[in-house]
Amino acid sequence: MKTTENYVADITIEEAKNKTITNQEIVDKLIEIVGKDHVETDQKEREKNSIDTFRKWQKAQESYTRPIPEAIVKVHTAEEVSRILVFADQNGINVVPRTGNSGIEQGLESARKLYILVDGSEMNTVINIDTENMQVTAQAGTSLEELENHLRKMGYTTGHSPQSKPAAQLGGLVATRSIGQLSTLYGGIEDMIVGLEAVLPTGEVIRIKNVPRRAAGPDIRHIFVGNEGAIAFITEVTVKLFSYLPENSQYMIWQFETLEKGWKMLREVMVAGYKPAVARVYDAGDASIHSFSKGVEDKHILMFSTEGNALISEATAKGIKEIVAQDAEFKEMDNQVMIDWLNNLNWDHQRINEEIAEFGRTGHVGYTTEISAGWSEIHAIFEAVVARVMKEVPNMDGIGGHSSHSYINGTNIYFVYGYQVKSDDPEDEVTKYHHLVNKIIVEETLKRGGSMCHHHGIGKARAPYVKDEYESSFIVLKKLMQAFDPNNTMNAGTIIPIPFYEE
Ligand SMILES: Cc1cc2nc3c(=O)[nH]c(=O)nc-3n(C[C@H](O)[C@H](O)[C@H](O)COP(=O)(O)OP(=O)(O)OC[C@H]3O[C@@H](n4cnc5c(N)ncnc54)[C@H](O)[C@@H]3O)c2cc1C
Repeated sequence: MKTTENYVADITIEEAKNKTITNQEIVDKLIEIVGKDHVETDQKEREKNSIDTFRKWQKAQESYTRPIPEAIVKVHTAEEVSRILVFADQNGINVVPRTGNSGIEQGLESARKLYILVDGSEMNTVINIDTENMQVTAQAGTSLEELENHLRKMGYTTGHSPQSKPAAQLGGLVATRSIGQLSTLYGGIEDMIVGLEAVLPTGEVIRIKNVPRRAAGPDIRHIFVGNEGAIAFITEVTVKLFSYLPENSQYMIWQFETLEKGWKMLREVMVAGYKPAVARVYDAGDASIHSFSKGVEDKHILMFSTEGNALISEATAKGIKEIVAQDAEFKEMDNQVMIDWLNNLNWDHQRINEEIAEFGRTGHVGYTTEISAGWSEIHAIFEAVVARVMKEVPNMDGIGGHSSHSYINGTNIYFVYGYQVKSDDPEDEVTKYHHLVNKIIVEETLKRGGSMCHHHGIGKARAPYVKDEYESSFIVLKKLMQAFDPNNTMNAGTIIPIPFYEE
């Protein structure tokens, strides 16, 4: 390959659909690009990698109903990615990008039969830790946890701390518009990202430079942040750095009786202008299953942490305590309960797999769905969803939720639910239970002006509702995606279902 400009797709969506190519031809071409050692063709491996953890039940049963990739190809450079995407684009092969493999919204399964899984997890070089300009550049397959551990030893942090930190990698974190536990202070990934490199399905490798701010037209970083592999393959990411000062952290936790007061207390703190790191409310049902090991007596939980600069952390903690003290219903607890909870919060692949194995043994499965809405609507959404799910979905073990990310104008709810699967057909778990719960959550949220998706991405799970989410602005999303991916080569059916894309 001389230049990436050589690789420009010259095929229409119709032509791509009508092309026929054999598995052997696909594998041969991939081997030509990346070498034999980086192309996985084993049937069992391909089956196992045909779904993500949206289908925990199928994983537990080892029963796979989705299309199986023609091959799993490990990439190492933007140039390899470019050549693969152009090959796929010109031959009607769907491309599912992957890095950390912790996605949970059907983003890692294919909506087309003919597809390849392009895995960037070996693109894991930390390219530049620039402590003068307070930013770090790393390849898309860099593990967030490994990067964080390294940075913390140097006295820095990215401030990004999703529960999946041990499993997720930079490319996927950017592609899904992820958010971490410390978001009230550091923001979501969209606030952290400075610049990036990505490859378009037509083969161009594009780079968005690293600057403190720009007003040179629209901010095109946001075409790639949250693209869920449906516009481009992200190969490199630059995010901000902050000072890591754990000695200044403070932790505060209360239990209380009236859930509605919990959202109100979060609002008071946000409106007063404080920026805690953690700011959360757990309803009693969720609190009982969410690792609060001691001292939680069937009550709702409110908690905050503060960190960073000593004076700011101290003042923030003092201000929050003054606000909460105004309502005697909130009873302060030993903050060790919160520290223990925090220490047990993160999930690596081993823990994810152990949970799946347990689901397989018991027949009881658990999932989450996250939404956001304004303060005025959040309690009504919670109540309506809980009531409807318990009434309309069969064999529910329960549903609860928590708010984990708050803003001046509203918050999120992370619904946590479980049910017993009573069917031998592995598809039933998705269609009769999981999709039904999602549908109720989406309906009740959209009805009240919220967003059906706070941070996991739309994937394919919530794609059917994308027009309702975007309303009159759907045309902007569709034109944007079609402009960069006219043949719908990139993760077809993710964000926009194939029929909407092509109509
Ligand atoms: C136990 C658990 C806890 C979680 N906690 C959180 C949380 O606190 N906050 C949060 O935001 N999310 C959370 N998630 C969801 C998930 O971890 C995030 O969505 C994460 O950002 C996915 O990153 P990944 O590297 O694993 O991506 P993958 O799972 O590999 O991919 C996810 C999606 O991104 C696309 N993608 C991946 N890599 C690229 C790339 N290089 N270029 C373009 N597209 C790409 C894929 O096609 C797919 O659609 C959690 C998941 C689990 C299982």
